[in-house]
Amino acid sequence: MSDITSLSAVTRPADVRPSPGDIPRSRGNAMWVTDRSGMVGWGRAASLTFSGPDRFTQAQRWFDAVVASATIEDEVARPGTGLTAFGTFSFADESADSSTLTIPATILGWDEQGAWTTTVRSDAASDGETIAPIGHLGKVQWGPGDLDEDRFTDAVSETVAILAKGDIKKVVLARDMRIVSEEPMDERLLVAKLARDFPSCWTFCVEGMIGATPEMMASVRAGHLTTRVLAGSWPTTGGHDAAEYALRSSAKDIAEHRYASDSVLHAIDLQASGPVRANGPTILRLPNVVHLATDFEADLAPGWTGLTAAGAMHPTAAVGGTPTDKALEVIRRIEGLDRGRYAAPVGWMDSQGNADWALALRCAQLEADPRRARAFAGGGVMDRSIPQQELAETEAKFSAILRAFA
Ligand SMILES: C=C(O[C@H]1C=CC=C(C(=O)O)[C@@H]1O)C(=O)O
Repeated sequence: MSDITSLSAVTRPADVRPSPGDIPRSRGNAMWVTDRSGMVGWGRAASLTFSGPDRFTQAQRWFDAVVASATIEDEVARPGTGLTAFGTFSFADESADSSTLTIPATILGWDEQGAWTTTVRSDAASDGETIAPIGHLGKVQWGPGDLDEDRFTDAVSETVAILAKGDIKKVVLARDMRIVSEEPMDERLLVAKLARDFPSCWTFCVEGMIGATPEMMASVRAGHLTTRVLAGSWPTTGGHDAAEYALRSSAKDIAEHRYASDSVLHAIDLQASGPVRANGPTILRLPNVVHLATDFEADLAPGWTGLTAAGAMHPTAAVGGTPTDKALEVIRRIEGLDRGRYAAPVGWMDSQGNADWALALRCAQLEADPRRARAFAGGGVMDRSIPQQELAETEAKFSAILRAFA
């Protein structure tokens, strides 16, 4: 645990909704934007990293301890006000990337009812800090990462052969791309572009992990959990209607979706205090792909939080496979990437018990070198998958994040 004494958080109503130009820094921000609400934070009042299989419960315990010793004065009392932490977690228990929770020193937030400012502890640099102008990226280039296109299609073929034996039903394989810009990457610019282009998604930036995801693991408001699970995709290169028709009539995608939604339902059944309601599969249309989507909702049983619920679901069969352990072993052996914080929970939680923990998809991790980032995209492989089709699906998924860098 870090050397936190007591924090003092003050939330007051604000007159205007913030814009990216109100954020002083180009890096190290915590941002969360939807079409209806958002928060942008900077500075670190407190922060801690976690690792290993119990990283989610470690993080929850730390946040609970911070809240218990804090003085919170909240004149707004809506989701995201009071003491709020942003987090990003690693996909794998053994990842070299840490999982982190950060309580920003300053948060500007807004929702449909108005705006607010939370100040936890103003670190020296944010007092009267000059706002750095929003920087453009200059020329941007991207190319294959550790698993290039040929190796990805080989990995799909190899996995299809394993799936044909019947013990393993589904494995989600991913590949990575390296992005290099001429000028330093500015989080404010990337977030503004993603939020504009993907208004129906959750746009995030936490510890340089930036993206706009359509998948929600655990959104909690007053103890009520909502989840959106996606699996089964079709690129919209031939138009949305054609993609929707292809997806609705694809037995492979319908079965692939079923494994993912079953894995989430199984987890929520253990977390719910009453009935779990399901709605789906329906079609979710995004600019670059259409997905099969199922929404679940339930009241959380005592003891569960958004973060522990998301942690217990992770990795769902939307990013791992079925059965989970065997699929993860295939991912480790055949894909072989350290996925870092891709395909794992990213989001925020507040001291009132509200939280949004989305699945970090359609995203890139900004690196310590400010001109470099690494993006990931993957797809569910089934026994009847066609390698070139899986590749095309990852291309369509990559386009979401690559467009933000263009
Ligand atoms: C693993 C990813 O997508 C998941 C979420 C939606 C649809 C998926 C699919 O159709 O394969 C994946 O399960 C990704 O975007 O990198």
